[in-house]
Amino acid sequence: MIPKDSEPLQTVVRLSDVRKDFGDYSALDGVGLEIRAGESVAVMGPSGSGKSTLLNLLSGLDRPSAGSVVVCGQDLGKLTEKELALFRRRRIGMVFQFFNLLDDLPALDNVVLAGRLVGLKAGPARRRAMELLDQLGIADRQDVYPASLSGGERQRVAVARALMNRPALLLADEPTGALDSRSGDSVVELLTEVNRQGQTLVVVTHDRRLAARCARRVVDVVDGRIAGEHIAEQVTAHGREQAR
Ligand SMILES: Nc1ncnc2c1ncn2[C@@H]1O[C@H](COP(=O)(O)OP(=O)(O)OP(=O)(O)O)[C@@H](O)[C@H]1O
Repeated sequence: MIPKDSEPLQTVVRLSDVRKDFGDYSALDGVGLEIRAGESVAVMGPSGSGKSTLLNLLSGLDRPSAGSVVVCGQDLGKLTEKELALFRRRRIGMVFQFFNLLDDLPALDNVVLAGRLVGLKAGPARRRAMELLDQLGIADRQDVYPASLSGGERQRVAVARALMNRPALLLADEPTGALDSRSGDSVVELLTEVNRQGQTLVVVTHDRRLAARCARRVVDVVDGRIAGEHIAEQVTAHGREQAR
């Protein structure tokens, strides 16, 4: 549950003076960011500004060249590769533009696998996965292979997989980028609902409307720096409304 306004919110992410170099080029420089439990944050910015680099640091897929990335109190720079991989599986849920499901496993097993990889036994993993597919409205698609699912259904399976281990942080990289507008809308609703239930959410997107619909806070990344941030304007299917 999201703590009430009067309760202190736990910090889930703290980035301090982060730099990320690729050779001589700094993709990020001097980045500081704090995200608290239950927040919804959209990371926006022009192509090449450093959004994916930032997401890769948050997920522990990559390490900073300087500065610190602390997620759930854990300084990711201090973990070994093995520890980092385990941390990622346990604490981070990731949703990608192109779903990244395993084609030779049916929907349910794609979700179950995420639990098995952190040591859950087959029975509990299956029960948890079924519960999620049910909550996400695709229980009847459990035996279907990804190739026979619609784009929207695939993304729902991917969200179920990302939520399997009750992650502290759900990261989504252009989650509607490969979907038609109707499926995209249903995925946005899903992410909004998951966040409403207390899940901390960070979405990287080019799409201002998507940002406005599923995030309360918008962080603008320009030339490898955080250029500013603002409260999202609420946008509905009918247009632009006032700030939330
Ligand atoms: N592995 C890498 N090796 C070298 N340069 C890289 C690498 N990853 C990213 N870069 C560079 O760092 C900069 C930021 O890239 P990044 O992918 O983070 O941008 P982005 O904002 O996510 O862009 P887009 O919106 O197009 O996905 C770019 O100039 C990119 O070419």
